[in-house]
Amino acid sequence: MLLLSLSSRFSPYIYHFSSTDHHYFSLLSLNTHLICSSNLLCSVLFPPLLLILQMAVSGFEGFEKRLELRFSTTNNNNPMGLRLIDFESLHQVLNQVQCTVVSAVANQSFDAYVLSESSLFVYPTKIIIKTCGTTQLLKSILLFIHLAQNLNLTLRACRYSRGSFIFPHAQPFPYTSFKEEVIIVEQSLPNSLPYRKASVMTPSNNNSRAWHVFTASADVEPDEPLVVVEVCMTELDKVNARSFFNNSDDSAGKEMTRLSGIDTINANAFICDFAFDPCGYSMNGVDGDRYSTIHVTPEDGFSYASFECGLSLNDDGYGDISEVLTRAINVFRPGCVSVATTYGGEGYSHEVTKRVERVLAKRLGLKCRSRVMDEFPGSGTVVFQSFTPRRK
Ligand SMILES: C[S@+](CC[C@H](N)C(=O)[O-])C[C@H]1O[C@@H](n2cnc3c(N)ncnc32)[C@H](O)[C@@H]1O
Repeated sequence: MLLLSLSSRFSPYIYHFSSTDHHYFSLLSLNTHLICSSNLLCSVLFPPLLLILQMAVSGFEGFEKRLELRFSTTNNNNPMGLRLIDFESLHQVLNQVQCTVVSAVANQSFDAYVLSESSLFVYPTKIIIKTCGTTQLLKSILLFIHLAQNLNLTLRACRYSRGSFIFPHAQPFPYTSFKEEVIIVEQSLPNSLPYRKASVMTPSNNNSRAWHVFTASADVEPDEPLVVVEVCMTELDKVNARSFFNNSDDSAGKEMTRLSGIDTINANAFICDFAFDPCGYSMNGVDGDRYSTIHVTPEDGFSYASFECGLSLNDDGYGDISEVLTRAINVFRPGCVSVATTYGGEGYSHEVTKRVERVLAKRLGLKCRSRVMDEFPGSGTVVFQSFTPRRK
């Protein structure tokens, strides 16, 4: 059954762009051989079988690897910047990473792609890509740098981060060791990014749930005033997780968005959602120049959900961090939550960190068990907080 449904769901399938006011979206071609990620040979020969085998041996690895590349340009005649990279080139990069595009949305500010394993955002001078499972994310660095060079864009900052995998032994090299990952990232970067730092931020209450960060920057001063919030949730409430099992038709993604309450996290966002078969869900939210993204692995035993968004420290109409976090976490009611907040620019605010802890305690009964902070030259401050319900 699973085999059949995967094959049908992932056969080439083209939707043409349909426009709304300033959004368009398309469901793009899904390639069966790209949905399985750990063994290229097998994935070419018989992909659905590989996915089934992989999931039988371990389980689906929800924890994402995340890469952010920021560029500078000298060409003022190209306001679209990286958005001019053609789809075929993106497809080739994703092929190396071992995932593919399942749907896409764009507005005036950026392009957002839902991938078979998580998401890709392309801004004029910034790329954010996160991929889960056993994908080979770091293979994209050199390829993106090369594509950017063709558009006269120069790399000026790189940030690679991830949580601790649920199934670390299922990962391929170099993802079995953060040290090896850092070596590969460093080998891919030009010498023009001299300010580098790698850090494993380990919670005092649980050393198996660390946050791994590597940054490299051309300048010592951080220059992006945005705050990026990354939430990783495990042990999802079983009733809430049921919303992410696919028992309907092509509108399953929309149904999951509505039934779970994801549509209320930011009511202004245009949501591009995708339901996997037989379960699983991904969405990208697009609101002006702000993105948000959610990915859900609902299977009991290794359930996982992530929420990420970019916010401003000042209330600029896109929402207050603690309010947004409360709504997102409440969708899943998890047994274990981590919040990694990256303050770009000079923005770190102890007050915001404390307020998040107060609000999550009051509204969701979550107690902060650990708070770790670290500074990264040219890339800002990262605060990593771990929460569990008070009753635990
Ligand atoms: C890709 S989605 C969301 C990924 C996200 N990073 C996460 O951790 O939840 C993962 C969920 O979809 C399910 N799934 C079903 N078919 C899949 C496929 N072809 N590729 C990847 N995941 C699939 C997985 O079992 C899992 O529950």
